[in-house]
Amino acid sequence: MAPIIELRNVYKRFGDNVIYEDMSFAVEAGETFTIIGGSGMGKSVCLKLMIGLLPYEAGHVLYRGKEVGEMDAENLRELRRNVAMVFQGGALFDSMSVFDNVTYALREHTKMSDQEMLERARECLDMVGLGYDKEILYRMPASLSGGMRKRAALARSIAIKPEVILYDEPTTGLDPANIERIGHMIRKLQKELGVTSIVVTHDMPIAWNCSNRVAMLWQRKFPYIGTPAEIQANPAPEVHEFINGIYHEDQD
Ligand SMILES: Nc1ncnc2c1ncn2[C@@H]1O[C@H](COP(=O)(O)OP(=O)(O)OP(=O)(O)O)[C@@H](O)[C@H]1O
Repeated sequence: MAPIIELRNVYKRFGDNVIYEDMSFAVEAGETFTIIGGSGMGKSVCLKLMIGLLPYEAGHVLYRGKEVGEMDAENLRELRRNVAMVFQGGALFDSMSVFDNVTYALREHTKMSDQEMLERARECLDMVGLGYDKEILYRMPASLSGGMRKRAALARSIAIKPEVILYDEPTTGLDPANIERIGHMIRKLQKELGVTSIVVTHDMPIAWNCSNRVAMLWQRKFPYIGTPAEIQANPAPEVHEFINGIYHEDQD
């Protein structure tokens, strides 16, 4: 089967800061593919390349075989309807209620009735563990805790039922129960809706428990890609040290 997203021989730099050099990998439809690697190496950049938020100098970034860098405004709109990104900061519109935030894409892209939108919003808020708060739909983002905002932003991303969800550190700042809840949600979306997920995380349990494959970014490429068991058993010192959080004083 053709991959749903493929990056082939990609080169990306910001001035002298070279992020990717001849980097390639492919994500199959329906899999949960997790990207790990040190801070500042380019994991978020990788997600942004996939939805055309950043240009690349050379190589191919393909969504269902179509070159993202060559898409016009209409194609990009369609791409971003199918591939939803959950940003690190959990970007909500501060001037809109949770209901208006969660249903934003539904109003943009569908002809759902108010009642249908209400039902979908409740379903999505339940999925992210905010359904217990009966008033949540009418609250403004400023009145939510950081973790609640993050989960409301997740609800917003899944409301449109995208084909692919890109998660940029979805569990940062959440307590252990909510980390587990997000992991459960990623697995549930895959199992019940066949969603393809690409997850950037520093949370090893999320990587091991949710992923079909894990890819480790190292020296501007993804030389280590495999099942969680394969990555855990990989003898390369950089993999072993990274996944086990081994720190050398001489690295400072
Ligand atoms: N728009 C931009 N302009 C210039 N440099 C950028 C831009 N976006 C990212 N960078 C640089 O690219 C590098 C990779 O950034 P990125 O955010 O992808 O890292 P990351 O691996 O996701 O890190 P972290 O795990 O800390 O979130 C960093 O050096 C960053 O400063």
